[in-house]
Amino acid sequence: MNPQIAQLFQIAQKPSRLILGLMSGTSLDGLDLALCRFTGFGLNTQVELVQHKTILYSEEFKQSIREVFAKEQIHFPSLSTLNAQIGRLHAQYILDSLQNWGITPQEVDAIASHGQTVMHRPIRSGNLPDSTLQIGDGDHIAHLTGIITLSDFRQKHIAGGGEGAPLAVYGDYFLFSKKGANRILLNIGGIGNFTFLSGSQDPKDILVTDTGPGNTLLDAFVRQHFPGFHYDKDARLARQGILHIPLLDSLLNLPFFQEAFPKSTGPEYFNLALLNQVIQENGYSLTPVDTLRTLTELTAQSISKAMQSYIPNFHSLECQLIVSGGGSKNPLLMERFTKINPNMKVSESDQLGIASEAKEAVLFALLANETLMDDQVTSNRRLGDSPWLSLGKISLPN
Ligand SMILES: Nc1ncnc2c1ncn2[C@@H]1O[C@H](COP(=O)(O)OP(=O)(O)OP(=O)(O)O)[C@@H](O)[C@H]1O
Ligand SMILES: CC(=O)N[C@H]1[C@@H]2OC[C@@H](O2)[C@@H](O)[C@@H]1O[C@H](C)C(=O)O
Repeated sequence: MNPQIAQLFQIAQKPSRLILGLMSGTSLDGLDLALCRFTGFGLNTQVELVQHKTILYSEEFKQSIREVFAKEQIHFPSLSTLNAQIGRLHAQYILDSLQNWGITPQEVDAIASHGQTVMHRPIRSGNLPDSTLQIGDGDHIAHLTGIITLSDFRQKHIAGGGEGAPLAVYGDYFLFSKKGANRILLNIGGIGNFTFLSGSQDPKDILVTDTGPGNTLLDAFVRQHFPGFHYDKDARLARQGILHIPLLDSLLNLPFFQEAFPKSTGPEYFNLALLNQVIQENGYSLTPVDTLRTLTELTAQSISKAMQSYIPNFHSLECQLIVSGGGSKNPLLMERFTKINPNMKVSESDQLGIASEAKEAVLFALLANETLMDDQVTSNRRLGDSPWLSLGKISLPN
């Protein structure tokens, strides 16, 4: 037998596993790493976040990703190069981080790598399949680190009838559901998404969906109109602006917001070309800070509206809201969100024991743990509308 297959078998029999989760999100800021120790799986999962950090990408590297990111036309050879380059860079970040933490690669049972999304393409009409593409190939990571690597977690979600996103539901349900407590886990990254966990803990009652833009339009607009700025830190720019209600209404009327839940989206749809089109078609004229104020409101309102229309009895529901992602650090956004939803008790995901900035990297480590451990997997299980399968492909180091 290939000794690496025997090693996989041994890992799955260990009482606990050390798994390194990796996530690089749509904000393209860098790579989040979360070293996690797992015992159990499914609703019995226990996770200890042993170490975590974010390694920021250089401006030059961000630019090379932007050239292929969410674009209709790209230089195809660059995409091929980046698939290897991102895998190799992430492998180097892993080796550097393990060294800093005083941990040898032999101590790590598996790596769980999300990769970099470059295209997310849900198709809600016609005969084409939904598709999504994450690059940064797992074979490079496995071979360069010597650690078994699971990657490409979204493809089987689509094969099983999902849209490839959001995947947060698995981590949210296994780690944060609590009998008797209704909880919403809201992540405001490039795109907003939430998981609703009913106090019944019945998988059928789970709801999960993207809500629309989180920070993606805000960040892109800041980069274009305020040279030298990468995002609207502490909403200092948006606070100087005035809300433009007609633009807000036009944006809230976009087709994505009329589509049925659950749904997923990305910067392929919510981008500056769309914003400019809406502004021009309607002949609006507004200053950059007014636009930022309005985009901040769009995020707050689109998240609120999605919750109100998707979660049954939302207005009368006793519910705790746990928020994560970079958008939770935007004070104006959170101020507006709590004003619109005065009934919500808002807390940060840190209060449930996982640092907010590490939550998505922990999610992928958890998905790898499930794939290695889940002994009940069948083709027809679901968490809400999400297929509940073994996600991720396994790369052996040699
Ligand atoms: N102090 C702050 N004030 C305003 N905005 C902030 C602040 N801190 C972070 N952000 C926002 O959060 C963004 C980074 O968010 P995050 O790290 O969640 O992105 P991501 O991981 O790429 O997201 P995704 O969930 O799409 O993968 C920044 O680009 C910025 O828009
Ligand atoms: C295709 C893709 O990469 N989607 C991301 C993105 O970032 C936030 C939102 O859009 C979410 O749908 C998803 O990531 C998280 C981790 C998820 O799948 O739950």
